[in-house]
Amino acid sequence: MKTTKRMRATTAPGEKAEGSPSEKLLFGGPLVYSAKWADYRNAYFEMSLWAMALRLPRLVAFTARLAWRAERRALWTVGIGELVRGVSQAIGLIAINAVLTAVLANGAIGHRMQSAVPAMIGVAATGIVGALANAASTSGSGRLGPKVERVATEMYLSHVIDVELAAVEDAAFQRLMDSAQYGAQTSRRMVSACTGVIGSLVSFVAAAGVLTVLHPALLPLLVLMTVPRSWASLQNSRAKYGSYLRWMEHSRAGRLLSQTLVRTGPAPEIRVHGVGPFLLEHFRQMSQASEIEQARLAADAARVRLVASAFTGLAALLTYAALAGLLVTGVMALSVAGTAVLAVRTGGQSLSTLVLQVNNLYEEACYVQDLERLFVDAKQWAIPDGGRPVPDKLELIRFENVTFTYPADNDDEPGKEPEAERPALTGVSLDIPTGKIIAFVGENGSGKTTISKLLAGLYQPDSGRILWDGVTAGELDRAQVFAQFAMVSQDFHRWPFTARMNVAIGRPDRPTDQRALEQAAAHAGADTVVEELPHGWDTLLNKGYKGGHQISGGQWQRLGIARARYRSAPILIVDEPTSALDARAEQDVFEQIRKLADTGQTVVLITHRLASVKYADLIHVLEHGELRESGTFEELLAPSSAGVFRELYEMQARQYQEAPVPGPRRPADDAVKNGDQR
Ligand SMILES: Nc1ncnc2c1ncn2[C@@H]1O[C@H](COP(=O)(O)OP(=O)(O)OP(=O)(O)O)[C@@H](O)[C@H]1O
Repeated sequence: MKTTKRMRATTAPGEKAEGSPSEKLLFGGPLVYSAKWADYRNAYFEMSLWAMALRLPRLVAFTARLAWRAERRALWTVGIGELVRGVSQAIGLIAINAVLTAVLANGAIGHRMQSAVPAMIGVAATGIVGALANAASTSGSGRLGPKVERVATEMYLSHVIDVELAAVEDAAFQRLMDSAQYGAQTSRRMVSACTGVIGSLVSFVAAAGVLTVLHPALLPLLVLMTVPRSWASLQNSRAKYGSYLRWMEHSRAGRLLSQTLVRTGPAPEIRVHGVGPFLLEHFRQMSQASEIEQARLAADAARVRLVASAFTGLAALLTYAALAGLLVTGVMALSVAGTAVLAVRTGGQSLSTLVLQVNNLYEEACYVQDLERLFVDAKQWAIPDGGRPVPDKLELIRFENVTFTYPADNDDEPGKEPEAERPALTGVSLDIPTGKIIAFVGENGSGKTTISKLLAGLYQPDSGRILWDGVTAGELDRAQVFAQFAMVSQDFHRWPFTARMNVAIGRPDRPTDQRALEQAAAHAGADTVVEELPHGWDTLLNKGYKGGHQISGGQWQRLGIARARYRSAPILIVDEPTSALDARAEQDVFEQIRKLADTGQTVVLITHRLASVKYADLIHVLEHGELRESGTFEELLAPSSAGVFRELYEMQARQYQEAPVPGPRRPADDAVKNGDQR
């Protein structure tokens, strides 16, 4: 990729961007990207000074639009307040000039003071107006900030929840989500930076206008004074953002470590296995690596500022020398020179503030542009709206020669080929008739869950077709497709809410129906779980929060099944539904699943308990992402069948045969049983 203006490499000569050994040990490689990558991303992010200068007005407009959405009145208050403040400052300077002219004129001091009174009143009045305008602007921007952050965060989240699952699993998109989230928070600061820019710009224009009237040569000198500082600030901001980009993954991993140490889930293992000190040590090492980077950035920034200060000093010297020259040669009167000094000071201050605020704006804009970019990228990844309606009275879903590979991480260093992923499914053709129990079996990693995700419309095949009564799934309205499914996935979510919400969230589109909730709970055996909870349905299932309660894995699973039941969708996908259930509960769940089929429900069952698929109408057996065989339980176990299913089934059956229910453990036990008490 061609880059015209390149960001300064943020790696010191000879330094390798490798982070700490900890990340290699824990995460399998350095999480810090090289300067080469940052350069590459630089072009992608359009981080160069010139490109950024061009983009800045657009980003300001973007923030203004956010502010407009958040609260128009506050936006007007801020805009008008800043304008009035600047104008009153300009009038104030003119009034000061009038005061000085009157006071330094010839004549009796009493008369001179008297003629200066109206101008003095002018100075006071502009001061009061300026202060009032400032107060209005401060309160307006204080009101606007949190609202803008809320609007930006809402927009961010609404875009994120609409993207394909593949986007959420994509490393580059994850990183963008991370920085854009920061951008949403930053938009609040962007408002105050924008306010600061408008305010200082108006003040500067006012002072510059007055100065130009006093003598045109003073203006370029004033500007010259602030050029080095502007350059230094922008240089440092770019270095900081470049470093942020390169170290973002590293910071995320550091946060992951610290969060893992305080979360309730891993807490038991952390204690029993003594993982705490181990992770803490690696957290320290990773933090120290980023501290080195911070120190390097600070040293670079100090050097740049020092150079800038030297040039600023020279420019100031030049300005005051010019002023003295004008005074000595009689080109400028003493009263005018007095105002000029004031104007140089005010203008210089305004310009410094302007530079600082533009710098803040620039710095915040780097992150806000990630937010803007997320809005664009999220649209590209968005689950399409509309499409053909799902066929009425659906009879058959057919996979035709379906091949699917999970997307690879496409965010590698430039020039490095992304690692080729192995297809999770290859040329799979199979039928899923509705109103039946269809089971998928096969060894770990054989592609069962992948099929269920393709079936539910979470992914689209790379090649081949999924047909719903002859209509290609990709053409169907995805919202309608999702509405066909209730899912108990292997890693179903344990919602950190109340027991009621854990079931009711299966149908978030309708108010909670307590009767249906209880029926669903009874169906899944979750009714007994709820009965035992200290506050029944209202118990918070989130240990670590006030009133939070912990339930067992099997109890969670029952709630998960109840949730899918409560959703009451036409097709139920259950992926290892009984892995955490006791034998009796497992038996009950399979019995309930069997009964569901009698009501015309389609059940897609994924399980390793091969005996439990005997009620399935059709069993598909997968191996290494390919369909090996299909048939009923009897067909697959027929002596003529020497297939994978029979092999796996025999293996499982043997476990029970090899461990038969033991008889009495000692001869004495027998004697006791028979009443022989000798
Ligand atoms: N989100 C993902 N991203 C990349 N690869 C994945 C993802 N999910 C699964 N895979 C890979 O796809 C292959 C099939 O996985 P899948 O989860 O479909 O297997 P499975 O038959 O359900 O296994 P198990 O019985 O262990 O649940 C595996 O090689 C797995 O590593």
